[in-house]
Amino acid sequence: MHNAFSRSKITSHLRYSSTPSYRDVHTLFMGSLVKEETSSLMTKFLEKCGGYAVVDGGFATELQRHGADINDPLWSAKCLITSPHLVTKVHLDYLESGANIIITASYQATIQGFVAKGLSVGEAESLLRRSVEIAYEAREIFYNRCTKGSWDFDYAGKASGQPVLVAASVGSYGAYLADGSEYSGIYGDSVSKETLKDFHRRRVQILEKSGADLIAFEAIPNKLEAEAYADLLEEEEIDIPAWFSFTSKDGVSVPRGDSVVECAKVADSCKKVVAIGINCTSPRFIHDLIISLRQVTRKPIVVYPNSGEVYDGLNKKWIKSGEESEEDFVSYVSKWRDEGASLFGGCCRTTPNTIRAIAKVLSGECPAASKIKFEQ
Ligand code: MET
Ligand SMILES: [Zn+2]
Repeated sequence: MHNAFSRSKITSHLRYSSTPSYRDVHTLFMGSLVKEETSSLMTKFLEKCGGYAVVDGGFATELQRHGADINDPLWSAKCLITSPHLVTKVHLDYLESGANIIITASYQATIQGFVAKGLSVGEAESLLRRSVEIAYEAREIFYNRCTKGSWDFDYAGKASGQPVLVAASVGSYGAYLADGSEYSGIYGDSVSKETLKDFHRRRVQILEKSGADLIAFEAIPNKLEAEAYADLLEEEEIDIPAWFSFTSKDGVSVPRGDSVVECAKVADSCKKVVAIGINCTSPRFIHDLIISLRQVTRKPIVVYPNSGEVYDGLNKKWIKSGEESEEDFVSYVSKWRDEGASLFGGCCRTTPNTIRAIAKVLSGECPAASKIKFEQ
């Protein structure tokens, strides 16, 4: 399989199809980007989307809503083994809701994590590739449904011209450890930048060759890991673009305490990085964080906050903080857009309803008054 930026995919589509389908048009568009600098790929994609793109919503928590048991060190990646049909379903639900970018189930899929479960390295690598294939298959199903006109659209005309990218998720070292350090960013002195590079190297190489359109480095909790990712992208000459997305618990710094501005500088200076942003962070911090990011980068800004609830890692539960404003989540989107963000979605505990409402706001159909109810 080839990613949507690769020329060989275009020629193979054209060879087998005399009448250009939506898929061909999409692929031709992406193909025209082949000679562009990696750095402009996201800008071109955003132009094609009308200036703003919709990212999908919470993936693991949506799997859980569909009955998946992800109480496991592999978290959502467990479903790649036990219930891949649910992974497809969640991707499709988000596509149906208007997502332009779907993020794979590989957030907590690591070779080390799979091997710890008794799988071989070969099986672990296959599962990583599979996470991307499943997203591609969901996109194909979605395109076919669009072409056949058999889909129920919430807002006329949008879905039929909906460009879609597949972003291969990479979660942090802390996510693999599953010991809470995902949200503290504290790995201890024995973990150096080289440790992190060694940990992530093979997975990033596999995902590069998996056919994914880009790599989404998500929920980055410290500057060291951002530096490790940037080094890896350069040193391994990874030839698909990436976005770096950080978390924050105070609107100023990442969990480890490094300022978001310092972290964003690392991302900004890496030429493979085509968007910089914030995910899995309370919506109430996003506004200020966008302003901070804008101080140090002109690259597109991606924001996909969580529902505003706080995860209690000890009891494995999402706790309402009392400050989250479910009804206002979507009304923030137009403000975030005014501050300079251009990709919007949701993270943990957000649902296809959230994404549908975001898509409506961005399409100008709904003036931000949607009431979103997060799941209980
Ligand atoms: N893409 C991942 C998900 O939605 C991000 C998790 S953030 C802890 O499951
Ligand atoms: Zn999240």
